[in-house]
This record gives sequence, structure tokens and C-alpha cells, in this order.
Amino acid sequence: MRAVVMGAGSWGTAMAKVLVDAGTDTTLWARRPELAERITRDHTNADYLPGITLPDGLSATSSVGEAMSGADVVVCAVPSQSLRANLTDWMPYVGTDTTFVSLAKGVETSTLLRMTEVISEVSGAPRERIAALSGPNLAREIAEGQPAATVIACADEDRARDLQDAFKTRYFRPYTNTDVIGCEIGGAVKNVIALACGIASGVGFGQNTLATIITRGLAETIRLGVAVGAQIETMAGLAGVGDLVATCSSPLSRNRTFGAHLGEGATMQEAQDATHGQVAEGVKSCTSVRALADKYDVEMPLTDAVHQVCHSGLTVADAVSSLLGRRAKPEIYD
Ligand SMILES: NC(=O)c1ccc[n+]([C@@H]2O[C@H](COP(=O)([O-])OP(=O)(O)OC[C@H]3O[C@@H](n4cnc5c(N)ncnc54)[C@H](O)[C@@H]3O)[C@@H](O)[C@H]2O)c1
Ligand SMILES: O=P(O)(O)OC[C@H](O)CO
Repeated sequence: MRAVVMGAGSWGTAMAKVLVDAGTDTTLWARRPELAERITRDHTNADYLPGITLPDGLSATSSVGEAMSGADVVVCAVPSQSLRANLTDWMPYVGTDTTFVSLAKGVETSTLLRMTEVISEVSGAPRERIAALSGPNLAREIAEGQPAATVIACADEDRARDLQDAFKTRYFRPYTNTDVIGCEIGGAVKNVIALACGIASGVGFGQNTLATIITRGLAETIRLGVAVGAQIETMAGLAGVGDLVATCSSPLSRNRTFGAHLGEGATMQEAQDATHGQVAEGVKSCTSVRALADKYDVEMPLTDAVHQVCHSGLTVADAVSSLLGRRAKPEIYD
């Protein structure tokens, strides 16, 4: 199997390292030629993963044609809202029986499509050839070789197993799953809930508040997931509660960090500047997740509050009052 990882940001680079460590022949594509040169020459990606030494066997290129040449597996490692445009540019170079793996965690704002749906629309590939990889996977920890697990979800179980072999190392343990919808919804919603946790920690609230947000965030994830066709068990797994807990708890999370700036009183622009333009997917995906919830008539008050704080000028104090002022109700998921 030969893989190409398209996107040399933090996650694309970490996944390329995992693939090479797993013994899979892998090339990394970077948009900027100077970054590709540095990765190949110095075995580092100082822009995104400073201090990490990449394997000798990993080379990078900024040429899409060169990167795609002979690739059986195309791993899409660009942000959710730019996947469609990037993939459209790449398609002339993609082989006919290629397997796609989506690493992005988000819902397209213009269409409300999940990432594997975007890949299917742009490439015309059947769902059996499109997988999603998602789990509690903060890029830096994986790149450091800290033990972690993930889920590779694909409608075609044999293909998921082949991918499992391609990504499996002594520190990175992929599980397979056929519930692509559940894995993708889990990954998209946890970014929004991590923003809420960041906001709460920025305000100065403690662990009770964070645990409340994580737990009620899980309830929102389950409600939306089940409404769009996910299996409830997936939400109890690595791509559900696992990723939710990791992202909501870690200072390495860009979403949580972005939220913390807002909670400390920063404006959206200030939070953007403070996170150095790094992608916090939940900022855009809170709009599409909320719209998806409206479409399926699902109640998602935390998501709604995050959306209003980010995009409608709601103050954090008013968001807290409004969430706590909601009518009293039993603790149920539906
Ligand atoms: N970083 C993580 O820990 C992590 C872990 C799991 C999943 N993810 C997901 O992987 C996806 C990529 O995240 P990342 O952390 O690698 O992001 P990043 O910001 O570190 O890198 C994004 C990469 O995409 C490229 N890119 C191509 N077109 C772009 C465009 N129009 N705008 C911005 N960048 C563009 C950039 O050059 C860069 O190489 C996201 O959906 C993220 O949620 C990230
Ligand atoms: O840094 P974040 O907030 O994009 O989260 C990274 C990963 O998705 C965690 O699994």
C-alpha cells in the first residue's frame, strides 16, 4: 500500500509519521514548497510540530502530481471548510480505485455535509472507498509517540481492516467501525463543546462546570448523532466520549484554547490573533452543527450558546444565564 497525506499541518504531519512508523510507504504534500523542502531535508516541521523529529523515510513535496503518483490511499488533512476546494484541485491526479481517508473534523457550512459526504460528492467515489479516522488524538501527543487509540470508520469492513494495518504502530492503535456517521458527528460536535469548555475555564469556572458541559455536550452529540443515523454505541466510544474528553480537557486543543480567550474577555479577532491563525474548527462548525440540529429538530443549547457567542455578539455572562435559566427537565437523551 502507498499512502499520500495531503496537508502538512499538525495533524497531517503527525499522521504521516504514524504511517511511516507503521511501515507504510508514505509521501506528505505541503502547500508551500519551502515547508516541503524543510520536511524532506531536516526531518522536522518546525511550523506545526516544533521539536519533533520525523522519520528518515518520510519525504514531502509541494507538487500534487508527484505526491499522488502511485498512491492507493489519499489521506485528506486540510481543514473542513477548505476540503472541497482542495480536493477539486487534486482530483485530476487521483487514481481510479483510490481509497480516501478523511482526517477533518467538521461539517461544511455551505451544505451541512459531513466530510466523507463532501469527498463522495467531489470524487464520485462510492462510500465503500471513503473512510473517516477520528478519536482522542491531539497531534503533538501522537507525534511524540504517546500511546493512544483511534477509530477508522468505513462502510467496507475489509477496507477498514487494511487501513487499520496501514496506521497501526507500537504507540497508535486504530479500531475499526462501520458507523462513519457516528464518528464524524462525534468529531464535529466535540470541537464546539471544547469551545464551551474553554470559555468556562477562561471565565474561571472549575471542574464541576467542565464536567457538566462535557456530559451535557455528550447528550447533545448523542441526540444529533442518532437523528442523522449514527449508532449510539459509537458515541460511547473513542470517536465520541473519548475525543470529547481529550479535547475538552487539554490545553493543547486549539478549540479549547480559542474558547479560553473568549472566556477571558477577548474579542473574536483577539482570540484569532492569540491562536496564531491555527484552525479551531468549532468556530465555523458551530454554525453548521446548529443548522443541522435545526434541520433535524434536535435541541442543542450548548451549541446554540457557543454559536451566539462566536457569531451573534452574545456575551459570555448572558450565555451562562440563558443556559442556566432554561426550564427544568429530566436527565434524558431524547
Ligand atoms: N491537530 C490535531 O491535533 C488534530 C487531530 C485530529 C484531527 N484534526 C483535524 O484535522 C484537520 C486538519 O487540522 P490540522 O491540525 O492539521 O490543521 P493545521 O492548521 O495545523 O493545518 C492545516 C493544513 O491544511 C493546509 N491547508 C490547505 N488549504 C487550506 C486552507 N484553505 N486554509 C487553511 N489551511 C489549508 C495548511 O497549509 C496546513 O498544511 C482539522 O479538521 C482538524 O480538526 C486535527
Ligand atoms: O486542537 P483541536 O481542538 O482541533 O483538537 C484536536 C483533536 O481533534 C483532538 O482529538
